Amino acid sequence: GNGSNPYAAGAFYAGKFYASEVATSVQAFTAAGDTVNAAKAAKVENISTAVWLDSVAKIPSIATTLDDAVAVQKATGVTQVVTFVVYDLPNRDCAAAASNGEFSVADDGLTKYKGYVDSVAAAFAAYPTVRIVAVVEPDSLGNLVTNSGIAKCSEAADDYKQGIAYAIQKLQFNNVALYLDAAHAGWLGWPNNLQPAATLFAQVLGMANGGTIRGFATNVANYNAFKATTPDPVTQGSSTPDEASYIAALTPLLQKLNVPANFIVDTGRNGVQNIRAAWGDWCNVVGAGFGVRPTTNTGVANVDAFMWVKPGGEGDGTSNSTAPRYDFHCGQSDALQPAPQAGTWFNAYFQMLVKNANPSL
Ligand SMILES: O=[N+]([O-])c1ccc(O[C@@H]2O[C@H](CO)[C@@H](O[C@@H]3O[C@H](CO)[C@@H](O[C@@H]4O[C@H](CO)[C@@H](O)[C@H](O)[C@H]4O)[C@H](O)[C@H]3O)[C@H](O)[C@H]2O)cc1
Ligand SMILES: [Mg+2]
Repeated sequence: GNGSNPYAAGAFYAGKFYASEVATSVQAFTAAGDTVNAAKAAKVENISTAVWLDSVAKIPSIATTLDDAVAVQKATGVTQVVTFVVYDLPNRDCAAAASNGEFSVADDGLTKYKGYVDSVAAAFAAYPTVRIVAVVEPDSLGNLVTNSGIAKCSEAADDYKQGIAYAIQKLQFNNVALYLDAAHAGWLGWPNNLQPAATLFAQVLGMANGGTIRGFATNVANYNAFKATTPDPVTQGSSTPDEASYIAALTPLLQKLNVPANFIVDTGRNGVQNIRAAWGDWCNVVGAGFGVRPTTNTGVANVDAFMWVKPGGEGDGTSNSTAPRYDFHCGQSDALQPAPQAGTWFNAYFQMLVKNANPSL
């Protein structure tokens, strides 16, 4: 349900995701004589990250993950909170190329997306004892606010809204909490974007036939500080230089529209600031570090949790300019190269995040 902080109901499920990749990374550190970072890397296995349902083929991972969560609940007596990301809209990632998905508007994508949502709902329904969180469609509504000038986004506007409303409507279970993606401070925090964003969120919620959400997820797959001690230079001129100020600015606009204004913030890659040439740089940014560990101790009443939503070892996009889905942002000087396809294991990046973790691992 969406009535309380789901992360306060139990423990952040860790899941030992990428156990073999992390083990390989630990071995690589050890082989290089770097026992300090080998020990740090090993700790990441026990830190909660979200499971990205970025294709129909990933649907079976819901049962695999929740079966393990049930086992952990039985072994520890502690309710596990498992975070998934619903991420398969037609014309996905419409303003970029790196994370384009399997469905397209032109090829009956909305119908196919609804089938994907039905499968997710059926999988969730089989696990009433586990606390489930679903982050809904990163970047999508952000793109409708700022990128209607891009054909793939304007063409997808209706399908994004209908698809998200359908997902909200179908994922209504007592043990499921939904956080709609609200991009981040550098994207929707600008004065020109803030009210249109709040209005769009309210419009989509109004299309969900009574379905409710717990609130919004911000900074997913991005690098912004929650509270910057000194504003990052790239935020120059913004009244929302960090996620806390973005959330503080967005909250009253949502409340005025009777939209739930609770938040989670992705701290999976925001441990280091002043690493970007421009705020709009999003791909495999060099110098990033794992941020604050998942916790409900956020210090802000309407921020439910900090959570590692984007798994640190998963890349943002290929740097191979001749490969499918190549996006020029991933070939920039502040993007780590060579990089694999979005969503696949990026070991060099993972090792960098380990070394730069703040607080340190
Ligand atoms: O001085 N001013 O007053 C003023 C006013 C307005 C200004 O314009 C704003 O400038 C912002 C940049 O500062 C832009 O924000 C960027 O928008 C991109 C999409 O277009 C996002 O890219 C996505 O990032 C995701 C991960 O976060 C990826 O998963 C995804 O694949 C990828 O596509 C960047 O994060 C995000 O930082 C705004 O649109 C733009 O409106 C600027 C100045
Ligand atoms: Mg992406």
